[in-house]
Amino acid sequence: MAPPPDNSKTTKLERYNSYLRRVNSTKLLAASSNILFRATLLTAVVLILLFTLHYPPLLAGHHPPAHSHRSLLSPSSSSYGGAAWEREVRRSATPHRPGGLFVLVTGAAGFVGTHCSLALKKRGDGVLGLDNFNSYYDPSLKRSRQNLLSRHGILVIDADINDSNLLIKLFDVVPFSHVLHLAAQAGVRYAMRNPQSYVASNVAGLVSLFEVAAKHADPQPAIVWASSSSVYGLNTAVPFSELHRTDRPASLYAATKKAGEAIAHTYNHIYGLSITGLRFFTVYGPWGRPDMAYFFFTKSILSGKAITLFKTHDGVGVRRDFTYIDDVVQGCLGALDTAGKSTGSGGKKRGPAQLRVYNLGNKSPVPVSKMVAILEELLGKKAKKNVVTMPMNGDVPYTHANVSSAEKDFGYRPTTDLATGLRRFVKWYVEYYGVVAPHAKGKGKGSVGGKGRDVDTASVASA
Ligand SMILES: O=C(O)[C@H]1O[C@H](OP(=O)(O)OP(=O)(O)OC[C@H]2O[C@@H](n3ccc(=O)[nH]c3=O)[C@H](O)[C@@H]2O)[C@H](O)[C@@H](O)[C@@H]1O
Repeated sequence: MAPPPDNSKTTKLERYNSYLRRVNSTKLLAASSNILFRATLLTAVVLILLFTLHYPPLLAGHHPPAHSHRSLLSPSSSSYGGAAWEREVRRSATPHRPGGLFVLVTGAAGFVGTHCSLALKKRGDGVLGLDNFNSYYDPSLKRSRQNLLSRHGILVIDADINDSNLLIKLFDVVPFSHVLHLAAQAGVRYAMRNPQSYVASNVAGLVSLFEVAAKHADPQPAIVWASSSSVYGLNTAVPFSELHRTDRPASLYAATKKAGEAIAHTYNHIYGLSITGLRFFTVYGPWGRPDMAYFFFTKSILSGKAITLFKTHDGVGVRRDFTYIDDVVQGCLGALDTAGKSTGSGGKKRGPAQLRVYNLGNKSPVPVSKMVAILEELLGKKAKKNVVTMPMNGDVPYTHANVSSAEKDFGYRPTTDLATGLRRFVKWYVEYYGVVAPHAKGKGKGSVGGKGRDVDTASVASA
């Protein structure tokens, strides 16, 4: 009989073999994960390199623009440049009169920006516009304004003020004597819905512009920029004077404009930038902002939609010192013309520079209910009104400007009353949107049939 197999030896051998197999496969695994790790590392390095080459501003710590959905679509600063682009920029920015200004207008496709750009160009100054065309309100209106400017030889570059590389490039190409800085996140009540957009435009954007103007621009430009009547906040002394308190803002919008005034002080103090802040009081008129009450009330009245009118807690209707656009343009140009030169260069101050702030209002507050009555008369249609107590939304009950400083220093004299200004607005509105108002008085008596968006510039030419 054959002896039984030595089971213990066979099992040991098998165990040993299986041990060797396990050790080998672990080594193989370790070796392959090592290769995998190195390959991943190499890919990551290549990707970082590619990203650095394509998006230097992002890695350099620049903030994305307020409306990042838009900035993704807009060209990065690296796509600007080239001889043809520089030629276009210079052509637009070069004045056509002896001693004319070289003006960079930020927010040029905005309401006030468009009117000021046209007025400057009309008198022979050079104007280059900048606008980020964000979607806070209908961007197609901004594009129409851009087309209007283009027909008058003004180039508006599609870019954000937070794009410092682009700003540096612009100051390299053109020796701007002045900046009219109107790009901002506007609107008092919207600040509760999108607070960050106010910080991005009105604080970060302002700093971005001041930085480039102070440290890179040679010569440093004089800067005139848009502050707001809202900085008076809970101030109760009337009419509002530049000497009154502005440390109690009622909205984040107002707080960012007040912050802007403090930031202006710093850049003036450290770098010798000449800076003038203009506190606008509820500016209205043709080509206006659809987010403002007079504008969307018009739309609602025409379509039969109800409007909401705010009254104060003691039952009084709110009042505003509505200021017509042509008057504000006169104030902006007056501020530019009397702006002193900046005194620094390359980030160094050489002497004291001008620092100013002015009210640009109309000196005559009007109840919002009166504004609605004028619109009803002009449109030939009654508004459906809901009167409610003003919610806690950042609004203030009234505004009223004392403009004696602006009058003394650059002859600012508002001359347009609300009825006249709204008549010009309604005339523009029905033409631009092609609406037929029942018995509109925008063009004198009788109905006004709008022609649609190809509206002529008559109302703007008066700016
Ligand atoms: O003067 C200023 O500093 C500010 O003027 C306007 O702000 P605001 O005066 O609030 O202008 P609207 O939004 O057009 O409101 C005008 C008036 O209508 C009232 N209103 C507004 C909306 C509404 O639904 N109902 C209503 O009664 C407001 O309380 C306010 O008294 C602009 O929107 C701001 O960008 C600007 O900085």
